[in-house]
Amino acid sequence: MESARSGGVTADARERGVLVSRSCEVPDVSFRAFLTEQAVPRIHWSAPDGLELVGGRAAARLVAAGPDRFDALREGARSIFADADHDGPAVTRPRMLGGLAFTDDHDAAPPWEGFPAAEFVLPAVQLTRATDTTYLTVSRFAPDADPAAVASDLEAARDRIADLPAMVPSGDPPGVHRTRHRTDAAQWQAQVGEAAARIREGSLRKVVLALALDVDLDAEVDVPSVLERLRRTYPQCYRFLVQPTEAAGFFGAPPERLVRLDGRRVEAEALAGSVARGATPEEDADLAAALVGSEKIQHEQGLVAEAIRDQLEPLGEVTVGEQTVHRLATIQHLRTPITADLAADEHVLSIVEALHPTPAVGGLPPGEAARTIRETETFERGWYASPVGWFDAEGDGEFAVAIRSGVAGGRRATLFAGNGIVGDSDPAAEWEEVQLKYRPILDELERR
Ligand SMILES: C=C(O[C@H]1C=CC=C(C(=O)O)[C@@H]1O)C(=O)O
Repeated sequence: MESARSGGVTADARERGVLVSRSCEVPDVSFRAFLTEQAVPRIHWSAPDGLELVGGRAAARLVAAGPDRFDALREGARSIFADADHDGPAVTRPRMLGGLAFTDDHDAAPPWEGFPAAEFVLPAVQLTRATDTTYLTVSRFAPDADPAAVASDLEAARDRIADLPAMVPSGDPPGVHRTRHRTDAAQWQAQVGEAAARIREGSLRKVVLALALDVDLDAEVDVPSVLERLRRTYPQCYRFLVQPTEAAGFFGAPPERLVRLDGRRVEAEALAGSVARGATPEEDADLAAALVGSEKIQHEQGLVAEAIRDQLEPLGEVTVGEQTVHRLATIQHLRTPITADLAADEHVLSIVEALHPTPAVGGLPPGEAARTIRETETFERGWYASPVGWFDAEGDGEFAVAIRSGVAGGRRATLFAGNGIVGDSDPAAEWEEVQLKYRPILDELERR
């Protein structure tokens, strides 16, 4: 088909829709106050490097399900970004934000109503904060998207946010009325025992078994405030919110990067193996030394690093960096950085597809681990432990692994936590360890 150009936009793109996006610098404003004013879908992404994005409403939305969900997303992204017209600093370039469910046959059963098997949104209105500067962006994707109209929408949006406060207090936690384990301690420990036995038999090498905790709250939860408090306690972590409907939002403070792609440079990591923080510096150091010195935990970590390296190796030159102890407020992990220089251009979604789920949240071999998880866990993982993040028109992007997370709305929340199980896992010790992974979110819901 001949693509006649009119105003920099091809005729066929005009029939489909064309993306027009305008950005300007604005005085700093409370991202929480902004987010609260937005209609759904609402989205929040913060990375430890300081990039922070919040957006409301969808100028464009990509939804996909089934085994071809990554193909559908890449194809949809191509058509949204074709002939995109953006005016503003590079950091405000159009990005699709969202993520995927853990499995492609995701069932949107409670508490996951409204969450598709994959969803990415290009916010109609967005704030971006990077290197202490705040920007406002307005985007429209429509066959008749008109740059002049978008520029005037940007002016109107700028006037509206001028009335918002620069800061709002992060508020009090809602308070926890009651918690209920979906799987009780005895039942989960039996599951761990069976998985460990299966591993010793040889068909399985590692599996991550998860738990869900239902929480009744004393008051309605304000998720953006929870995220704000998490920023203070877990500054080294990502923070995200994906809220497709008013009913509930999926949010968390994951310490784990799945992947960052910038041009042909891939940054990934193996994060696995956990121990508590100590009450004193000495105890803390002893616990870290026990983590590093544990053969079982090194094996668990090694499997994750090996799997990530094996997935990246066909794509380029891989470097496995030095292992460190990653210390967070309530837990410490083993962490190995893994980088790759790609031989050819790739879309970050293709790298996500290759890596997810890593054995830090799935297991090895992947098919056998998936079968074990399906046969063992009695709740829907939904988007827990799945890739959440963003990608742009170039196919660059960054994704975290959505752990230390929960889905919440009104006076209810469901939190998730999982542990890597290997052949010599002790079920009682695994139970104690997995409880630590609820702490980041639970602490911010509980009244002190
Ligand atoms: C699956 C989770 O953590 C993973 C990441 C770090 C350490 C892990 C572990 O020690 O088992 C898990 O692999 C979770 O937090 O729900």
